[in-house]
Amino acid sequence: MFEGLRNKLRDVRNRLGASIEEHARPLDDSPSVTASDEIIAPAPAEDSAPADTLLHEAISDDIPPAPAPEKGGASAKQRWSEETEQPVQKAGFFQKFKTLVTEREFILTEKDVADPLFDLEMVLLESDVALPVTDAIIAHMKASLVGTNRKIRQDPGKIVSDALRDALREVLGEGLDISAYIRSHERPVKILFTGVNGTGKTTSIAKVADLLKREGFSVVIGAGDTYRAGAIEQIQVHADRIGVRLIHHQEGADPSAVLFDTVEYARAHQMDVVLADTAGRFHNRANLMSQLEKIRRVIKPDLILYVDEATAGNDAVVRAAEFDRTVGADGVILTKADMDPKGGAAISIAYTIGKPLVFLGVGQEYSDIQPFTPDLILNEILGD
Ligand SMILES: Nc1nc2c(ncn2[C@@H]2O[C@H](COP(=O)(O)OP(=O)(O)OP(=O)(O)O)[C@@H](O)[C@H]2O)c(=O)[nH]1
Repeated sequence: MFEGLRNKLRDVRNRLGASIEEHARPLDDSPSVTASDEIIAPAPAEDSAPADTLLHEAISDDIPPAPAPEKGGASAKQRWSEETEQPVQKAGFFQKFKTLVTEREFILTEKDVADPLFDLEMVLLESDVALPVTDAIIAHMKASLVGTNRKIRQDPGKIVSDALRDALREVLGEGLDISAYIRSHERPVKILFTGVNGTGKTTSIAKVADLLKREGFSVVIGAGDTYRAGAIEQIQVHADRIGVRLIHHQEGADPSAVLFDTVEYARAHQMDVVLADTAGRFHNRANLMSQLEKIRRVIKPDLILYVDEATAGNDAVVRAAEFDRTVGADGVILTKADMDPKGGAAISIAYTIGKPLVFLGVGQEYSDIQPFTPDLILNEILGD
C-alpha cells in the first residue's frame, strides 16, 4: 500500500538530505565544546555571518538560548547539551570530510531548503494529500529544519526522515482503539456504519465483526440496508460465514425499526456490540440523509463510523467532511488501502475532519483489516 508515495518521498528525502549535506559546515577552527557550554546561537538571517563565526560569538558573548523551534520534543537547548557531551576532536582535512556531517554544524536557512520543500509539497499534492494538510506538513518541516544552529551526530537522511516522521505524525492523529472503547462503555456498544455505495461498507462490517469476535466480544449485526436489492442476502452470507447473528426485516422496511430491534435483541441477550449497517447513500441525497438522521435519533449510536475507500483520494475526504457535517461521524474506516498507491486520503482524513482514522481495509479477506495507528502508515510510507 502507498508504494507510489513511498517512492516519491524517498527521492525528496534524498534531495533534502543533500541540501543539509551541502550546508553543513566543517568545525575546523571551532573551539572544543562540552556539556557545560549550553549555548545556542540565534538563527542567522540569510545574509548573516557563517555558522562558525556565530558559534564563536555565541560562546564569547554568552548569548542566551533561543526558544525551541518546534513544539513537543526536547528543546533545541537540551539537544545542544545532549549532542555536545563529547569534546569535539580536531581532525585533519581529509578525515574531516570523511566523517561526513557527523562532526559538523548543521544550519539551514529557508532558502537552503526552499527547493526540496517545494518538491515535497508537489509530491504531497500529487498524492491527493489535502491542501491544509500539505501546508501543515511543510510548516512543520520548516520549523524542524530551518534556523537552528546545532552540531549533528547523525546522517542527513536520518534528520530528514525524523522531521518528516514528526510532521506526518502530527497530522495523522492517534486513531481510536475500538476494543478499549467497548471495554470502557456500557454494553451493548452501538456502532453505526455510514458511507457511499460500493465502497466496502458491508465487507468492513463483516471484518469488524470478525475481529471483535476473535477478541472475545459478542456481536450482533443489524441489516439496516433495506434499500438496495440483495443487500440483506449479502450481509446474511457474511454473518453466516463468521458465525454472527443477523437481525433483519424485509427489503424496503424502515431501517430504524430493524436497528431498533437489533439493539433490543442485544440488550435481551447481554451482548457486547451492535454493528448497524445502513444503505449506502450520497451526501447530496436529502431524503436518504434524513433517513440516516432518523436512525441516529432512534438507536442513539455510541459511535458512527464513516466508511469510504482510500482509493477515492480527496473525494473521500470531501465526502467524509460532508457526512460529518450532516449526520456526524466519530471515526473513519478507509477500505481498499491495499489498492491505493497514493495514501493521500489516509494521511489527510483525520486532520481534515478532526475525527480519527479507526481502521484500514487492506484486502478482501475478513482478516484484512488493520486497526489504525500512526506507525502503521508511517512505516508504510517512510520504510525503505
Ligand atoms: N481490495 C479490497 N477490496 C475490498 C476491501 N473492502 C471491500 N472490498 C471489496 O469492495 C467491493 C464492495 O464491497 P461491499 O462491502 O459490497 O461494498 P458496500 O459499500 O457494502 O456496497 P453497498 O452494499 O452497495 O453499499 C467488494 O468486492 C469487496 O470485496 C478492501 O479493503 N480491499
